[in-house]
Amino acid sequence: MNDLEMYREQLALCDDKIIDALVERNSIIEKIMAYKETYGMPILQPAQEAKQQKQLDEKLRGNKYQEEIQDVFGRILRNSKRIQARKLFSYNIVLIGFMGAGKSTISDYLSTMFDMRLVEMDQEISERQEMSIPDIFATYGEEYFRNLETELLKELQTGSNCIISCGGGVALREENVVEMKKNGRVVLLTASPETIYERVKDSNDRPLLKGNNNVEFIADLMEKRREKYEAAADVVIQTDDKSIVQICEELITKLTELDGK
Ligand SMILES: Nc1ncnc2c1ncn2[C@@H]1O[C@H](COP(=O)(O)OP(=O)(O)OP(=O)(O)O)[C@@H](O)[C@H]1O
Ligand SMILES: O=C(O)C1=C[C@@H](O)[C@@H](O)[C@H](O)C1
Ligand SMILES: [Mg+2]
Repeated sequence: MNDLEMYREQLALCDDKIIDALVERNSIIEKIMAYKETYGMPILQPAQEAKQQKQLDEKLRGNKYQEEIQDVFGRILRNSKRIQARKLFSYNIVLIGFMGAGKSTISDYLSTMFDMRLVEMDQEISERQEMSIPDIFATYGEEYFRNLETELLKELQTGSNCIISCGGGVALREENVVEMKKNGRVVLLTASPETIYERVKDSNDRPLLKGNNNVEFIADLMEKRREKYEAAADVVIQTDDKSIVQICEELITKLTELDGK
C-alpha cells in the first residue's frame, strides 16, 4: 500500500467515526426530548443552546479549522432542530389573530428554533405584487387583497412542516379557515386592546388602523372579529405580559396535547 492509499483508508475511518458520532448524537437528541416530555419540562431552552455554543467556541478557539468546524456544527444544530420539529409537528402551524397579536414575532422565533420554513403571508403577497400592503389596498381595494390571501393559503396547503404567519384578516373568511385546516393546526394569539395599541401605535404599516390607531377603535374591531377568530382556532394563547419564549412554549404544549402526544 502506498502513502496515498493509506491516507484514503484513514479518511474512510474518520468518516465512519463521524457517522457513528452523528447517529449517537441524534439518538441522544431523541432521548432528551423523551426525558423532557416525561418530566413535563420545557422543550425550548435557549439558555442551554447558548451554553453549548459557548462551550464549542471555547473548544475551537485558536483551532486552525475553527471556521470550517463551526460551519459543520451550525448544520448539525439545524438538523437536530429539524428532527425535533418533525417529531413534534407533522403539519403546518398556522398563526392567526388581530393586528399586533404577535403572529410574525412568534412565527419568526419558532421557525428559528425548529428550523422550519416560515411563510409570512403579508410579506409574501407584498413581494409577489411588488407593492406594500397599504399600496395594494389603496390601488386595488381590500377585496383584491383578500383574494390574494385566499390564493396563497390554498397554495401553502400543498406542503407541511411550515409555519404560516397570517395577515390579521385571513381567518375572517370561512373559505380560508377550511384551507388552513386541511393540512394545519390553527393557533389564535390574543391580547387586550390596550396591549395591542401599545404594540402598534408607532407603526404605519396597517392600513385598517390608519387614522384610527386608538384603543377604542381597536377594541371595537377586535370584538367584531372575535367570534370568527375563535371559531377558526384549534388552540388559543393569550399573550399579554408574556415573553416570546413563554408564548412559544405554551404553543408547543397545547399543540402536542391536541394530538394526545
Ligand atoms: N409577547 C410580546 N411581548 C411584547 N411585545 C410583543 C410581543 N409580541 C409581539 N410584540 C411586539 O408587537 C409588535 C407587533 O407584533 P407582530 O408584528 O408580531 O404582530 P402581528 O400579529 O404579526 O401583526 P400583523 O397582523 O399586523 O402582521 C412588534 O413590535 C413586536 O415586537
Ligand atoms: O387585520 C387585517 O385585516 C390586516 C392585517 C395585516 O396583517 C394586513 O394583512 C392587512 O393590513 C389587513
Ligand atoms: Mg405580522
